[in-house]
Amino acid sequence: MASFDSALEHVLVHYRWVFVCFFLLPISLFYEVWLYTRNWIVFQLNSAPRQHDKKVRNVQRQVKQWQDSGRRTKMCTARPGWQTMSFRQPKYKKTMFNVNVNLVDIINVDEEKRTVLVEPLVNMGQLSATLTPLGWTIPVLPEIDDLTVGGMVMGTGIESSSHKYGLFQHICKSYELVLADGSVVTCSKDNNSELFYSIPWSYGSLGFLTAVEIQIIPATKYVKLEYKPVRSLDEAVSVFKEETLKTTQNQFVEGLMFNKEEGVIMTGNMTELHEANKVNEIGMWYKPWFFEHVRSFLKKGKSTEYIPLRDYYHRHTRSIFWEIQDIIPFGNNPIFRFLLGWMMPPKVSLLKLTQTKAIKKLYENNHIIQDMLVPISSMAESIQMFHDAVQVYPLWLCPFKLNNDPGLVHSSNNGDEIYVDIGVYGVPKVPNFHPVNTTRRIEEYVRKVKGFQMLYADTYATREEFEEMFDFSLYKQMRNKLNATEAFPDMYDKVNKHVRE
Ligand SMILES: Cc1cc2nc3c(=O)[nH]c(=O)nc-3n(C[C@H](O)[C@H](O)[C@H](O)COP(=O)(O)OP(=O)(O)OC[C@H]3O[C@@H](n4cnc5c(N)ncnc54)[C@H](O)[C@@H]3O)c2cc1C
Ligand SMILES: NC(=O)C1=CN([C@@H]2O[C@H](COP(=O)(O)OP(=O)(O)OC[C@H]3O[C@@H](n4cnc5c(N)ncnc54)[C@H](OP(=O)(O)O)[C@@H]3O)[C@@H](O)[C@H]2O)C=CC1
Ligand SMILES: CC(C)=CCC[C@@H](C)[C@H]1CC[C@H]2C3=C(CC[C@]12C)[C@@]1(C)CC[C@H](O)C[C@@H]1CC3
Repeated sequence: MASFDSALEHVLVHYRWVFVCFFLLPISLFYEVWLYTRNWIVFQLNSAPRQHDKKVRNVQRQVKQWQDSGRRTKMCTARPGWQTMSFRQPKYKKTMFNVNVNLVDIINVDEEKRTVLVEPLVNMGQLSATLTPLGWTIPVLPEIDDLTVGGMVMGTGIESSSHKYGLFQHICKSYELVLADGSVVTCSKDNNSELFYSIPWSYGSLGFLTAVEIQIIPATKYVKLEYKPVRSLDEAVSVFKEETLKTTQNQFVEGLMFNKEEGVIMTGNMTELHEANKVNEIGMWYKPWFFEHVRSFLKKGKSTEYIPLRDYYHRHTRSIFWEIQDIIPFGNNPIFRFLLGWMMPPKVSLLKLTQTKAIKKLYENNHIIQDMLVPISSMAESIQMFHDAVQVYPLWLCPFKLNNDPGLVHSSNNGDEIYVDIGVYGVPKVPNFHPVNTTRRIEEYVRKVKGFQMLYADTYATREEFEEMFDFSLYKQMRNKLNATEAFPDMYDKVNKHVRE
């Protein structure tokens, strides 16, 4: 029996692709088709607006139940940990009072006001599939289909249009929440503004989000994307900065570094028209993984393409950035793409649910998944620091604008400041990589340059170090005012390494 178990473990670890290709891919596809059909029917029937109030009352009823049961433990959402977009599972879900916030629908598109009202479990794939056929989109649409609006607001969301529009929180007009006392409130810049500004990055520690009103802008058919290869770190940083500052000329800016000296900076704009023979439907199942396609411009040189808008938005979905190459090493082979590519990608949630202990250990000890948000003035030094610490490539570079609104995360001066998200996802190539020590070194550097760590990833900061990184002044005030301290764990207690496994 023991030898059967170890043989099975060996297969699951060293040939994970067998399990993923023959089991997870068909289930993922089936799940996706079912969700798409269900959401399409609900939207066409327009039943979500009628159901919404009932669903909010159900959240209120559960909070009341928590109060009546003596408030023995704190509350969190009942969304299972394996469904969330982070490597870890939250341990607190096992012990806290779980509140079902099953709100999964787009409530209403208001073309006059230019807003869309959505429930928190609506995801990015669902939003782009619903809005683009109507001729609309949201200005910041984070690229992985399964990211939810709730996660984007309570955590954070970023995309290649963020240098123009800011983070996901900056395109939100209002939030509807159920608070610790069971009341429902709506907040915006002009109404309950202190609550409005405290919500982003608060990780569900102030109340349960039940609806979000988000700005919409007109969508076009294509994104005209220019690929500019760069041949040194200095050139990469100077081209990236220059293109980022052209906010009126560039709607999208993104960079991929393939080693410290070579990368491709991409700039894009929405357009209805296209030049002959320059359309590339990168989202089709037989197309190469996007990051490999981008790499090819290092050889081909500067170039322009017209990419269908939705294909552009979800360009990193099919290859889960570049994480899929560790799981299906031959996934970019043309034969695989033609035969099975239409089932890709496996759902991140299912990969997480089915990973064995050994795979988890492998990722813990030989893998890094982190996003650090640093002022653009520190970009070159930060890339060098990541290079020395982990040497993981491709490296994701995404600029964003941060204003000085009150709340947990804002610029360090009085106005707007440009930052860059440096994303590292992969197997470190340095011999002395140590998951805790290396990450702590990186965290220390980020604090020093007044940057921020994205908190879906492992954070090893102590409470004091954490409080140095984020501005807790308004947040703490609101936690006391709303009696959230006894109802919800604070933000640190939802994200630190001890509460995640
Ligand atoms: C077929 C294959 C699949 C891979 N899948 C992944 C993956 O899913 N995620 C990822 O981050 N990296 C994956 N890798 C890359 C792997 O992590 C690196 O090869 C390893 O981290 C290199 O470390 P090392 O040189 O110290 O190797 P080793 O000393 O060989 O390994 C270090 C430790 O990791 C374990 N280990 C090595 N390869 C794997 C593996 N594939 N799965 C589980 N444990 C392993 C070893 O048993 C050992 O305990 C894969 C590699 C191969 C060849
Ligand atoms: N491009 C990008 O911007 C990317 C961002 N990410 C990160 O992924 C995470 C989002 O993942 P996702 O799976 O969507 O979300 P999660 O389920 O991980 O939720 C993130 C946090 O938000 C809280 N939350 C979510 N919905 C509600 C709600 N309705 N009411 C109260 N609290 C809520 C959760 O609380 P609880 O623990 O109680 O459930 C949790 O603490 C974010 O942290 C984001 O920064 C990851 C990849 C890409
Ligand atoms: C663009 C930004 C800001 C972040 C992108 C982060 C993602 C690349 C990671 C978020 C969650 C990660 C997980 C995995 C890969 C990388 C992410 C998608 C796995 C699928 C890797 C394989 C493991 O077995 C499960 C992981 C779950 C989380």
